[in-house]
Amino acid sequence: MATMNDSERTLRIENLVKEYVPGKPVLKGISLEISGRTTTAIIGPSGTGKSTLIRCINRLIDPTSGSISIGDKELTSMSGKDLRAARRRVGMVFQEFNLVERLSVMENVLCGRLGYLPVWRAWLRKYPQDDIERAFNLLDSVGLLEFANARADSLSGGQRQRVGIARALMQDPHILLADEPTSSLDPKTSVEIMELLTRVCTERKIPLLVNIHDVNLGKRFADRIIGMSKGHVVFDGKPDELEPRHLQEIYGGKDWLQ
Ligand SMILES: Nc1ncnc2c1ncn2[C@@H]1O[C@H](COP(=O)(O)OP(=O)(O)OP(=O)(O)O)[C@@H](O)[C@H]1O
Repeated sequence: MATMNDSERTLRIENLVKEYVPGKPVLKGISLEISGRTTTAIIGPSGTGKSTLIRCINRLIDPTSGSISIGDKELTSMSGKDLRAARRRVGMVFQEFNLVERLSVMENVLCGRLGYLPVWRAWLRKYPQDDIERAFNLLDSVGLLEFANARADSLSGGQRQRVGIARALMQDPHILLADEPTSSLDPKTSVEIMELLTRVCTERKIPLLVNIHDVNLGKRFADRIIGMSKGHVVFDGKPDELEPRHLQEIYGGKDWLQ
């Protein structure tokens, strides 16, 4: 039986359509459900709508039609205060890290709490002591405690992404989305970041949904692979079920597979 936490942390997408240009859908009726301690990797060629899907889930962009819910909260119909409250529970890790470069590592992590503070506290960046203690704990768990006071712009790419992950966890998210979190990193650091992401999400029972171009990295770290092509889901299964014929369907052609 699903626990309360599991059901609160279930993402349900039904018949999601996104058109940037009327009549030309980028997402053509996507339906999926993600829950539990799972890492789901979305793969697919450039321009197939992977980022659009992630951005619809956290409402950085508005879907054209369809439904997205997390737990019993239906996000697509929300606006204003309700939407802000729901978005706090959707953590996001970005390809280019999206840190405030001139702020310290600690201040960047604390930014994850901004959505929870009254306006005056957010304005003054006056964080409760509990938040500061949590930020230190998170910095410890991503291996950056000794960098708490360093400026974000003095860090390497891998270190910056660790800050991005700690900041997302500061939100106490019900689900974590990562849009190409390793694309700006070298192969070794990419593996370390995927290890970290899957570890922290598994420990905290947060479902992780990650867009990734590197199919092998996706297969290595995900429990489930979703293959998208031309705005549709064309594969949904376990990594070891993903065969060359599926990759051919997802990416087209076959010469590149040799
Ligand atoms: N803001 C926008 N306005 C208009 N068209 C857009 C916008 N954002 C994306 N698109 C178009 O939507 C399609 C899907 O883009 P999207 O970025 O979601 O693909 P993707 O699969 O994430 O690609 P990549 O792997 O290269 O990041 C593309 O044709 C893109 O040009």
